[in-house]
Amino acid sequence: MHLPKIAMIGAGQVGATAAHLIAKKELGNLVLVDVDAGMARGKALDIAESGPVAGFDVAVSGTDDYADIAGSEVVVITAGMARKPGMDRSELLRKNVEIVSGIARQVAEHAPEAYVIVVTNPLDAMVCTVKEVTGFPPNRVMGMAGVLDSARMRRFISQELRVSGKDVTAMVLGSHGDRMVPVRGSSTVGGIPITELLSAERLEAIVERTRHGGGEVVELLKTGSAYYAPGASITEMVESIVRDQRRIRPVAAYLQGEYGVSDLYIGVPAIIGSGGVEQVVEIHLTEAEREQFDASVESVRKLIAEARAVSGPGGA
Ligand SMILES: NC(=O)c1ccc[n+]([C@@H]2O[C@H](COP(=O)([O-])OP(=O)(O)OC[C@H]3O[C@@H](n4cnc5c(N)ncnc54)[C@H](O)[C@@H]3O)[C@@H](O)[C@H]2O)c1
Ligand SMILES: O=C(O)C[C@H](O)C(=O)O
Repeated sequence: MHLPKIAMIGAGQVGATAAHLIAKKELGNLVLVDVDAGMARGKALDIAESGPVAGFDVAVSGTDDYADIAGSEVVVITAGMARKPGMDRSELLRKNVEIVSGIARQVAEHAPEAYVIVVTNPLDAMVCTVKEVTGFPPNRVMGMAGVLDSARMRRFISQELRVSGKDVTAMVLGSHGDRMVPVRGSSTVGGIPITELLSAERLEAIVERTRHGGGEVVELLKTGSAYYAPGASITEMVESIVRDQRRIRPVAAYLQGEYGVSDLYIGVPAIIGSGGVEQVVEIHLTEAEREQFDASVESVRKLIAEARAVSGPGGA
C-alpha cells in the first residue's frame, strides 16, 4: 500500500505525541526531524517498535538532516520553545521566529510541494512567518490551534452536561491566545443548540475556561505546555489532508477579504482536504463576537509586525 510521507519537525512533546498518533492511524510513513538528532532517532525507533503490539505498520525514522524530508506530502512544524507558568505565548516570539524561519527555509528547499501545518507558538504569527519565508501559496500553509481550543470547549461542555464529548460540537475562532473567540451559536450537543441546554452564566464560565485552557495545563505541568490534545488535533488535520476528508475545521488560514480581513492568518472555519485549505467558510458572528474577532485581528497584526522586525523583510 502506498503511504504518503509525513515530516514532523520538532520531536519534543508535541511532535512525538502527534507522530505516535499518526503512526497508529497509519496515515503515512514518518520522518522526525530535530536539532537533537539522537532524540529524533530514539523517539522514532521507540514509536516504530510499538507498532507490532499496537497493530500498525509504517516506517518511522529520525534525523537532523533536512534532505530526509524530500518528497513529504505534509510537513508539521512543532519545533521551538514552549511556555512555562507565568508566561504569555507572545513571549516566545523572538526565539521561535528565528527557529521557525530557519526551518521554513529548509522546507522550501527540500519539500517544495508540501502542505505545511504550523504548530509553534505564538501560532498566528509563526504561520504567517512560514508563508512569507517559504513563498508557498496560502492553501498550502495553515496553523493548528482552533481544533485544540474547540476540543477543550467540547470537553468542558461534555463534563458539565455529563454527556459524551463525541456528541458535542464547538467552534473557537480568532487568534490562539486570550483573545480567541468561542462562537456560542456553533455549539451543539447531539444537534441541540447549547443555549437550550446550558444557562448563559454556565456557558460564560466554560467560554472563559476555554480561553485560558492552554495556561491551565501549563500551570499544572510547570515544565512546559500541553501535548496530548495538541497531538490529537494535529493528527485530525493531517488525516483530513492525506485522506481528502474535506472536513470543516477551525484552522489558522490566510484571509484574503473573508471576514473583511486581508493578508492575515487567523482562526476561521475552513474545508481541509487534499488541496490543503480548500475554502474558508464565512459564518455569522454576533456583534459581540465580531468585536472580539476584530480585537483578535489587531493582536495578531501586532505580533506579525514584531515577527517581521525580528526575521527581516520577506521573513528572510
Ligand atoms: N498551536 C498550538 O495549539 C500548540 C499546542 C501545543 C504546543 N504548541 C507549541 O509547540 C511548540 C513545541 O512544544 P513542545 O511541548 O513540543 O516543546 P518541546 O520543548 O517538548 O519540543 C520542542 C522541540 O523543538 C526542538 N527544536 C528546537 N529548535 C529546533 C530547530 N531549530 N530545528 C529543529 N528542532 C528544534 C527541540 O530540540 C525540542 O525537541 C511550542 O512553541 C509550543 O508553544 C502549540
Ligand atoms: O498554552 C500553550 O502555551 C501551548 C498551546 O498553545 C496550548 O494551547 O496548549
